[in-house]
Amino acid sequence: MSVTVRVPAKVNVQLAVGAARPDGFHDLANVFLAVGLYDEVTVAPSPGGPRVTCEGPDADQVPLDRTNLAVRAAEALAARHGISPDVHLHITKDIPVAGGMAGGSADGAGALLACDALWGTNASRDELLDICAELGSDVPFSLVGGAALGTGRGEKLRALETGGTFHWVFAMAARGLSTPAVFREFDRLAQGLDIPEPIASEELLGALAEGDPDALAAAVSNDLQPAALSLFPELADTLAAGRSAGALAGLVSGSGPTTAFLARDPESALKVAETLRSSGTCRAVRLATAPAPGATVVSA
Ligand SMILES: C[C@@](CO)(OP(=O)(O)O)[C@H](O)COP(=O)(O)OP(=O)(O)OC[C@H]1O[C@@H](n2ccc(N)nc2=O)[C@H](O)[C@@H]1O
Ligand SMILES: Nc1ncnc2c1ncn2[C@@H]1O[C@H](COP(=O)(O)OP(=O)(O)O)[C@@H](O)[C@H]1O
Repeated sequence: MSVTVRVPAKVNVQLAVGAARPDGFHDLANVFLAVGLYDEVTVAPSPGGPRVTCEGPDADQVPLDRTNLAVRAAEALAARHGISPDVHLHITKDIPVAGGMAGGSADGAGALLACDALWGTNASRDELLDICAELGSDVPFSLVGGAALGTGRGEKLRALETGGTFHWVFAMAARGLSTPAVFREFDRLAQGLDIPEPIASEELLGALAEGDPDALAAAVSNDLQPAALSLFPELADTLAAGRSAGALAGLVSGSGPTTAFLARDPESALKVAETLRSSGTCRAVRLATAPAPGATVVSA
């Protein structure tokens, strides 16, 4: 018996960051959009588990010990239900590692849903969301997918309406960026400045609801982008290459270093992808549409 769950990556179409809190986190207005690049997590009984394996182009960068978010998810669910996490978790990874697209969070949410089905623990949606929030700020969104506004440290979600399909191109960078390091750089750059309370943009929420790519492009923003560019200045060349090919907008995804380009239609997305591929400014290029559904059981 095994269960497989498919989980999407995300792009942050708005990431407004407040001042550092006493607990080290930052309050956010984080507008998440799930995009059609997926990891899969397959779970099967395995005495003496948990045990994790991973396949995919970036598999060698994924930790296979108890720090893996899929392992932590299995352990958290088992502990709540007083059972042993005797499970083998296999990750088929297509989401770039340390890329600002919430790949680890996707695996955490996927493992949780898969183990719940395997073990018959029948956790409620609220219990699953609570465990997700314990695992990381981005993990609840990986479970729900679609589009959502995350407040607090990003874990308190409100579902957002979306109209139509958005066409995205993603440029994967040659190396990763650490999320805590990018937030630290944000704090360093913000020293002495007055940081406003993070608030979601009404124009942006309206553009999402209308499915209007031009209006969305005019409204996207990422307060972590200056910090990501400060730590990884070459990303400016990737952004320039995608914009020169007609992307409506180009921005760093979350803490980066993946860069995300919004295109008006599929033809324009292909042109942006082609230009990025030949620009020599990135490791790989992928096309994806949004919104994508959240974590979903695909076989059991
Ligand atoms: C920046 C974002 C935007 O969606 O995503 P990524 O770019 O990493 O994918 C998220 O806020 C990342 O969420 P996630 O990767 O789950 O982070 P967590 O494990 O909760 O926290 C890792 C570290 O990031 C910093 N952190 C995270 C969230 C937050 N609201 N404020 C923070 O300062 C803290 O230093 C924390 O110790
Ligand atoms: N299942 C997982 N997949 C990828 N990275 C993981 C996983 N579990 C833990 N990690 C750790 O989380 C870090 C951040 O990875 P990831 O979630 O891919 O990026 P980001 O936080 O930028 O979206 C990795 O460098 C790795 O050390």
